[in-house]
Amino acid sequence: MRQPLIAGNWKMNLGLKEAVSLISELKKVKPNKAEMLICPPFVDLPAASEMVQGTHIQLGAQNMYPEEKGAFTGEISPAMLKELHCRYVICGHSERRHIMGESDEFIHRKVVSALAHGLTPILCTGETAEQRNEGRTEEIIREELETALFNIPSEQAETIVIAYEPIWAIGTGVAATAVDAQAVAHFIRGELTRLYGETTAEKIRILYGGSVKAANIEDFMAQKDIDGGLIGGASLKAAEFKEIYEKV
Ligand SMILES: O=C(CO)COP(=O)(O)O
Repeated sequence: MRQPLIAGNWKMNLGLKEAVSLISELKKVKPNKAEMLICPPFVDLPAASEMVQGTHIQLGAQNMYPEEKGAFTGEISPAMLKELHCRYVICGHSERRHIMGESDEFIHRKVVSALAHGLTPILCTGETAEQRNEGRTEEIIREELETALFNIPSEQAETIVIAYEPIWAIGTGVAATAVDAQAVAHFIRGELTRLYGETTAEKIRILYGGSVKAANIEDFMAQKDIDGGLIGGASLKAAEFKEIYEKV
C-alpha cells in the first residue's frame, strides 16, 4: 500500500515569522493515514526543523546542489539538508527548469545525489500548454523520467516520489481534470513498470500538482494512480492546507 502524501511547496513565500506562525497552526492538525510534508524556503528550515521534531509533519527542501561542498556560491548541499532533518527534496520543479534553465541531466545529478545522502527526491515532471496542444505530453514525460532516472537501481527508485505537474495548471487556478491527471499518472506508472518492473512501479508514489485545493483534492485522491498532491498556493494558508490533508 502506498501511503498518501500531502506536500506543500511554499516556493518563495513566507519569511521566518510567517513560517513559524503557519507551522504552529499545522502542528494542531490531527495526524491521519496521510503523510504531511512542508517544503519551506531554505532560510526557514532551521526553525521549521526544530518545530516539527517529533510531530506528524515532515520537512523537505525545494532544491539542492548535487555536490558535497565547495565553491558553489548561493547553493545548499544535501548534507546541509540532512543536518536539518529534511527527509525530502524537490528536484526539477518546472519553475527551476524554465526560469533557472535546469536541464534533465542536471536534475538527474540531483536525484542521484539526494538518494546517495538518504534524501527522498520528489521528481517533478509535466508539459507546457503548447506541448499538450501538440499532443506531446507523453513524449515529454517519458524523456524527463528516462533522463532523471538513468541508471538508478530499483531498490533506490522505489523510494522516489514522482510529481506530475502540468505547467499550464500551476498557479493558474485551472487544475487538470482528475480524469486527465489520472491518465498521465497511469502513463507514468506504465513507464516506471517498463523501467523497473511492476513490483517496483507499484511502490512508487505519484503526486498530482497544479491548482490543487480543498475543493478538488478528493477528486484527485479517488484516482487509482494518484497518491497525493504537491500543493503550492493552497499550502500557504493553514486552514486550506489542513482541509486538504483532512480530506485525504
Ligand atoms: O507548482 C506547484 C507545486 O509544486 C503547484 O502550485 P499551485 O498549487 O500554486 O498551482
